[in-house]
Amino acid sequence: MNRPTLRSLVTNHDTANALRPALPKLTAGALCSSLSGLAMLAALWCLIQLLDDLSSSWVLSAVLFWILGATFSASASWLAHDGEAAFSARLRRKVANHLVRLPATTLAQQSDQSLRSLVSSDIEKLHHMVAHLPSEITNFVVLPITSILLLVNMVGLSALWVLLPGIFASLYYLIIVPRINARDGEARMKVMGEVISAVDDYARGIRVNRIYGRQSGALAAYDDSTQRFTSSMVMWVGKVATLAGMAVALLQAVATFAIAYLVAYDTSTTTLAATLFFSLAIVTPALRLGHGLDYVSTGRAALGRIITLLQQPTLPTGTITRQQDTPTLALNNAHIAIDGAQLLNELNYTFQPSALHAITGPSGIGKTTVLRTLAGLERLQAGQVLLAQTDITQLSELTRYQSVLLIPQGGDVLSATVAENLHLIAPEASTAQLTTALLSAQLNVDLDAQAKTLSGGERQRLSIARAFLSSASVILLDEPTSALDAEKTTRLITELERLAREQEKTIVMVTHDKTLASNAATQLKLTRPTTTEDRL
Ligand SMILES: Nc1ncnc2c1ncn2[C@@H]1O[C@H](COP(=O)(O)OP(=O)(O)OP(=O)(O)O)[C@@H](O)[C@H]1O
Repeated sequence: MNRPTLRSLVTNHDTANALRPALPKLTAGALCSSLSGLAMLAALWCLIQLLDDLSSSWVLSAVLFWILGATFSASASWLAHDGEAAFSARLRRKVANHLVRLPATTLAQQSDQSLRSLVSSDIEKLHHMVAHLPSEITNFVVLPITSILLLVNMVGLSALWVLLPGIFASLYYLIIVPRINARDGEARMKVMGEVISAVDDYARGIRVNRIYGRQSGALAAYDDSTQRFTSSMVMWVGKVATLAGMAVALLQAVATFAIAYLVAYDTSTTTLAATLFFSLAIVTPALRLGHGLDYVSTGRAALGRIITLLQQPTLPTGTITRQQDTPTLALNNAHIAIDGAQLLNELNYTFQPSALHAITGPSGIGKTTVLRTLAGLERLQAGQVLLAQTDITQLSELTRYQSVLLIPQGGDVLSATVAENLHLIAPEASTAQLTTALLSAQLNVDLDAQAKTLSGGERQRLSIARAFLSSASVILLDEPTSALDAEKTTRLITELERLAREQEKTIVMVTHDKTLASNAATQLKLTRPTTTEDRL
């Protein structure tokens, strides 16, 4: 989507739902922030009165107003941050829930980095927009209006001249600085992205090989990116920060003082001091708001990514919770497409319980996609996946996960012990049951071993061991024997067949191994453009 406006935060259904419960606190926070600013103005007023009347009551009043201002400021900060934290938590849950419900192919299109950003840094980037911007906008309106009213009341309309330098400085902060920031900021973000990719590549390269030298490869890319990042920061400080500092420290204060003296030189010392200080008071809220606009621009980009994600359709789901113990699994006139491109048409096939079935076909034909479709993890263009004659999309999510176990290729394991990895699927399983499952999967390792230290083939078999612990009636395996030698392959297949027979499970595996496929109870051969059944 195009970069959203600030309004998208309240007009988009998902973000508005996350924001709504936080609105009372955020509003109270903005109110307290303005009250704090007003109390500080009152303290300033009391101090100015000291010039004419050196009485302790003015000092006491100033201190009281300061304390009041500080109390309001602390309350504003607490309310705004508490409201924002609740909003972030709700939105983070929404994003995480959405991500796990995306079709497998859609999810595969997100890089690890973008997944990480979507559930963490992108939501953090909304912090300023939600927690600080409401107070900054309120203060930008309330404090200058109060200051101007006080000035006009004391000196008359001629006092408005005093505001000119402040108005110029404010416009500089609100228009010119954000524009320079936006132009340079985009380049800085690009370089920052390059630094992150270079670090990721380098970290990955450490494991894969050690050929990276200082002159080439990921390390060189990292050096180059960090150098460009540093030089772009130095350039930015030179262009923006120095100019801004000069504008405030020198030009605006000096010019304001000169004009204040011109319009109020014949008034009392108190009025002259008030004219000077209150004219300066309008700049701080503009400075804060201007500085905040930088964060708003980053926040809007993050908001765009979050809204785009939340607009992607999730897997359909239903409410049926009961399932037969030994259901048949069937593809009924299934049409499968990826990104709108037709992959498989009119797929009809039935997998009976108590047997091991095979799916075969040339590389890229769609075997893995069919397996994910059978698990209910892909959206069908037309047709159905039927589990015990019930459309899988009518099942509740929990029932679907409890009924069908998909073991993908590659053996992805968690960074935990072997036992902890297995306990994820069977929390109550005894040590003996875990060991039996491992042996059935042809893996003989210590239950306390770290799963990440296992070889690729061992990790794959650790994943397969879950099949022997799962209570799911349908088990789908993607190339379970791809990393096994002939002997282990035969034994694993025997174990899977026994599991299917003894526990009346429907087991379906994708395989390239022709002998294995021909020994399976049935074989679904995927061909282009039509599909044929070859029942043995
Ligand atoms: N996330 C995705 N985005 C876009 N295209 C995809 C995605 N996943 C798979 N595809 C495409 O869909 C087609 C089928 O992929 P799939 O992995 O199902 O094939 P396969 O038969 O299992 O292949 P192999 O035997 O090589 O593992 C391929 O052309 C692949 O490029």
